[in-house]
Amino acid sequence: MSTTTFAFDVAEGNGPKFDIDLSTVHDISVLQRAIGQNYGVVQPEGLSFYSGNTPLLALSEIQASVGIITIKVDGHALRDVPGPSGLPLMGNYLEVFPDHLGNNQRLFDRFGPLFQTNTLGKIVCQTNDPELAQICFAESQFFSKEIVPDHPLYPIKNQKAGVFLGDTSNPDWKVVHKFLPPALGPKAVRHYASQMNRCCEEAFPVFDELEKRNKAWNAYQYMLKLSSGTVGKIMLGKDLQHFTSVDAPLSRIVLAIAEVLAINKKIASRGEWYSHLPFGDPKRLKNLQQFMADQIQEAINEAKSNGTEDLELQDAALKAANVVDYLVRATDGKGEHLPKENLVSATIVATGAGFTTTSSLLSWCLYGLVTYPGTQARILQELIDNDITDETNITAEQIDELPELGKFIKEIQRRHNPSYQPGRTAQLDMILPGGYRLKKGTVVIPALHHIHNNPAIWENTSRFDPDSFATGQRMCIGFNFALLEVKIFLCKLVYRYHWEKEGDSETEYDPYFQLIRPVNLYVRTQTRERWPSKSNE
Ligand code: HEM
Repeated sequence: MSTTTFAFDVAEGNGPKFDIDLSTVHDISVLQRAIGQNYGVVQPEGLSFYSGNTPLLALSEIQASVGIITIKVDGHALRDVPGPSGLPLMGNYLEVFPDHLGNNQRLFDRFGPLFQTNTLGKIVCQTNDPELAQICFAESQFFSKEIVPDHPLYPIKNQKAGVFLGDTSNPDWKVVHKFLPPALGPKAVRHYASQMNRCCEEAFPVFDELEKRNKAWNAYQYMLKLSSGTVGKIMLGKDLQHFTSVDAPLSRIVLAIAEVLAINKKIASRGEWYSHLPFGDPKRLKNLQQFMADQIQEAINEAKSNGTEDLELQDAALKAANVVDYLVRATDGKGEHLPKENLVSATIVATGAGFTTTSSLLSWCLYGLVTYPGTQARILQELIDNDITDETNITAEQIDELPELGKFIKEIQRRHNPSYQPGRTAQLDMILPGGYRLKKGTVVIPALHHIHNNPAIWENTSRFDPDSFATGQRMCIGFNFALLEVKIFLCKLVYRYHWEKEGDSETEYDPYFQLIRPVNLYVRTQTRERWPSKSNE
């Protein structure tokens, strides 16, 4: 038996060196896969072989070659994930916060599609490369959602919630993921459309009153009231009374969930040591979590029900009075319910995920209406052409017929996506495309904002262009819900009002919140008295 010696090309230090008997190998792809399997190469088809500097393109050339054969990955030597060097203890904290979006962009410009930072001991990698992001999101032997101490969600990790805050490998994820998605799937969500219409209409008197008082208002604060009020009704069957007057307070449960997200971001960005303090933010976080659980338990106890009989999982959402009623009564093929120990945590997650995201997206939509010229006119014309007014009970079928609106929302999500830091954890030592070496346990964050605004992908990243959007990958179970809600609201809000931005100051995002939300966007409405005619008239 004669063997050939291979060695990975390495940027610094020595790489793995090994012998292979090539007499039984009949194809170069078999060789690539065999090496890939042994060394955790995520995409072995990217392995290439060299004798000195001469590429060996065919298996016969490799077999005939004398001496050590060098291996590169996508043309690169193996390299550690680069990143800024940082200060003792602080690491790169001051280079990343508070303007993490701007600073991370600077780091992408400097280090390329994958870089690593250390903020007060928390080490994470970030990528703006869609291919790397896809590898991270794939839930494979390489990556999984595992909320380890370096993960941004670690301070609020909760295995019982199953979704969002739990590890994929934990059995609770499977259980909750069986029960929750049917309540948020396309069929169920269509069924919530009427209620979404009514929730928006209930807000009109408040927006009218603000206009009468000639007052500009904070877009996020009112969009938070609107979206959380909607989630309150559809999820919990509870009227949160957010539009009983112009100054109606936010319900305590909404305030608690919003504060938890703000504190989590603060704790997660300050390193593991900070989360162990027995006072201050970590203590407040624990108290708030208990308060949320008590409030949600109360809402569950009080939730109206359409009956007491069990409901078959797939149709349960159409028959239940609200999502909590659904979660209590839905049964799977074996007649089993969502276990009681998951109910409260899963409901908190669905409630929180249901409004924190859509309130930001709605606010950025208002930003788009008042910032990007022509958008209001385009959407309004489409509504007129489809006979939709602010009084129409808009159905999901009608929404499907509004491409201009759809493109507007997609482009808003590209330019101003509310999501921040969905992290995935390396399940083994691996070699990523591009030759990056990654250790098991490393957290990699597909940086959604930077992927969506990566100049290598988009021709003109800063231009708002609703005609250019191509859909990206999503892994959110509430997306049907969010899109339908935001679309129904926008139809009504654009038909009824002309929107203007107050003042010329630049709109800023909140660097201290878990999601990307505008903090200082003030808007005014002008109730429309005239509308354009139909395009074909
Ligand atoms: C603009 C609206 C929304 C955006 C941008 C958004 C974004 C996301 C993202 C990025 C994730 C993945 C998180 C991660 O990987 O760590 C996610 C997961 C999730 N989303 Fe959404 N979301 C939105 C609306 C909603 C709504 C309305 C609901 C519920 C009604 C919801 C429920 C969930 C749940 C339960 C998960 C966790 C799924 C799992 O862990 O398997 N989302 N969402």
